[in-house]
Amino acid sequence: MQNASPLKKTIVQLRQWVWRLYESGRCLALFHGHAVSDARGPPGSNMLLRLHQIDKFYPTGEGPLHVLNGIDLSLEAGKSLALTGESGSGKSTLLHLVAGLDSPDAGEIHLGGTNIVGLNDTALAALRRGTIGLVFQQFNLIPSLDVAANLAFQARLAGRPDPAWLKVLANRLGLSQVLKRYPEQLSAGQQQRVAIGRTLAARPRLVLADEPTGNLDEATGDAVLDLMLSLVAETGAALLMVTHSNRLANRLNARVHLHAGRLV
Ligand SMILES: Nc1ncnc2c1ncn2[C@@H]1O[C@H](COP(=O)(O)OP(=O)(O)OP(=O)(O)O)[C@@H](O)[C@H]1O
Repeated sequence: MQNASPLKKTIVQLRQWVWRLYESGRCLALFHGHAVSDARGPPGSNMLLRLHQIDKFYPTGEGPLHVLNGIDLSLEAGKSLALTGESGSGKSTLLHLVAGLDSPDAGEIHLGGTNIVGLNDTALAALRRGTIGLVFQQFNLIPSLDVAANLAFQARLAGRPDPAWLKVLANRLGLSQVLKRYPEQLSAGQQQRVAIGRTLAARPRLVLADEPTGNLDEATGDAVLDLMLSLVAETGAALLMVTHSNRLANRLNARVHLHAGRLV
């Protein structure tokens, strides 16, 4: 694309963005609407997320693969939990189940007071509106929008635009000086901070992060994680974070390890 015209470049970028949207499919449904109060647990309880006896199989050429086997897990509002495990142990699968992007073969996933397993897509989307925020290793910023618009994107979709909160986030994330820049004009660390800010702007009750600093060097990754942890704590949200790094996992309130389909 080096010699391509600016228009052609924009078209290619737009195509890439549409393709990413298509790939992430139902992900976007998570970013719409309100449902924050729906995510609180039963009265008197601070429990936000509870998994009970989750089983997940994938069909493969060699027969069913039992990826998750009787998983029990719980997470309170305001707490952070690291999920570690060797490659292929099922970390992303577990995260996708919690996000409602896939369903388990057995077990219950309670988000607040509601078991989300078995809900139809409409009910899932209604429950999750604004409740879950996703942060992935790929930043998935919208190339044609500047930083300010990228930051505002999810909060707008969630129906909760809040310019004052956006300003706080931009300051805290060190992005105030680059609000008019486009994603391609940012460093990887800056892009990841925009992705985190965009998610937190919608004030999700539960943040699901899959290797959120995996693309960053150690120092930048540490700084970004620090920020994410303090912002998540300040908003009273819960964080479930997949990581390969023991060092990063130890920074969270608690950690669990997936091995051979079970949590150890
Ligand atoms: N759609 C699928 N069909 C069949 N097998 C799958 C499917 N998705 C994942 N798997 C298999 O399930 C297992 C768990 O995959 P998953 O992506 O959850 O692992 P992970 O712990 O996140 O791995 P990594 O750390 O490498 O990202 C792997 O053996 C993978 O090959």
